[in-house]
Amino acid sequence: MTTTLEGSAARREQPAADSVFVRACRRQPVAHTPVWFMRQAGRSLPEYRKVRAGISMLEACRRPDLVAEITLQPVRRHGVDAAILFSDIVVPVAAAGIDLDIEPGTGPVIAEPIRTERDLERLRPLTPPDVSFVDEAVRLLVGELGATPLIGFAGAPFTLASYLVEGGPSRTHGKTKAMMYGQPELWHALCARLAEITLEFLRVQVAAGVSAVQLFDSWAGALSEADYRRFVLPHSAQVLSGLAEAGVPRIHFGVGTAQLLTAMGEAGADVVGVDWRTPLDAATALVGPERAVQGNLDPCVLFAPWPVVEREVRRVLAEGRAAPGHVFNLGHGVLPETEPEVLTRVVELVHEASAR
Ligand SMILES: Cc1c2[nH]c(c1CCC(=O)O)Cc1[nH]c(c(CCC(=O)O)c1C)Cc1[nH]c(c(CCC(=O)O)c1C)Cc1[nH]c(c(C)c1CCC(=O)O)C2
Repeated sequence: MTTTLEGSAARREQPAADSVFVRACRRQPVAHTPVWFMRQAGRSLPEYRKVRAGISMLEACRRPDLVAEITLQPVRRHGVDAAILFSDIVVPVAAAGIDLDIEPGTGPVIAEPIRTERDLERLRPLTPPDVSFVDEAVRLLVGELGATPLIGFAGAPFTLASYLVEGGPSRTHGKTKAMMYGQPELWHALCARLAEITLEFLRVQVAAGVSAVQLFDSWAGALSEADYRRFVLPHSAQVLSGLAEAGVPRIHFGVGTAQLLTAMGEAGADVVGVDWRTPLDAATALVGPERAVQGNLDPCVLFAPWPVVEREVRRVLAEGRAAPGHVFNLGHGVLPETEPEVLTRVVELVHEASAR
């Protein structure tokens, strides 16, 4: 059984559904460019480190009170135009039966990696009760956030498969690609199952009231366009097209994806996330007039003196004017060493410099 989605008419009556963030995703006119930051909830904030002290990442993700508090922290502090649910891309696969942990400084580590058809049996379909804590957290947050939209998210099949096959983070994705090229049937079976889990996880979030979703295919940039289209796109399209009726904007993001931007848009995105390697005007030419773009300040620019940050923010805004809709963000997540005060200043600058 899949979760039913609320009617899009009822959703459009929520104030968050007419926020600058959602309007920019829909390529509608906005009073200023909206801004939020990938990984805005996390280790750059002292209040986050305080709440997380002595509590593991997975445990924090499973406690709705903590999820709500951590999700709200960057909204209170920075005045960003959207909140992103505090969770992790491996939360649904853990809920679907995979024994894993999220190790500080490393990321997800899988106890027994998936390498064979037999291993695949351990990855069962996800049902809504498996992630009832996410449903509860989203409902709490939607109540607290009012007119500020909440972004739900999930990991895309390729990026999730990479963690499951490698057993942890990988520079080359060697074992993942070995399965993709050498055992294409097993590869497609794994990705099809991950697509089902991901779609169900996002449906739970949409039914609970998120205003948009982001599908993170962080590591898809490791592939050529031809391999992406053959081995990955059909599975990501399964997820994104499964949400078409939900009535919420769908953002699709990866790192190092200059060669994939057209295809990632075609997978079924309303907004294509772009890293700092591709200027937003060039990205716009690749994704076309039917899609908005999100990005793309280099997270490392935030370590430079303020005049440099200001120059780079203004450049990103100027390049973003070529797009039919622009959501300001970094080109990847906030790095833990970032000074929170710089993020707050960036939000103020984006609002001021883009006011129309
Ligand atoms: C690849 C990926 C993961 N997780 C995620 C991705 C896709 C985005 C990306 O490309 O960065 C997504 C993610 N992970 C987290 C969020 C929270 C929402 C947000 O503020 O963006 C989101 C959207 C929290 C987190 N996820 C993680 C942390 C740090 C854990 C901690 O605070 O102890 C947070 C806040 C752990 C994690 N989980 C993962 C990594 C690589 C790490 C970092 C390892 C480390 O450097 O410690 C897997």
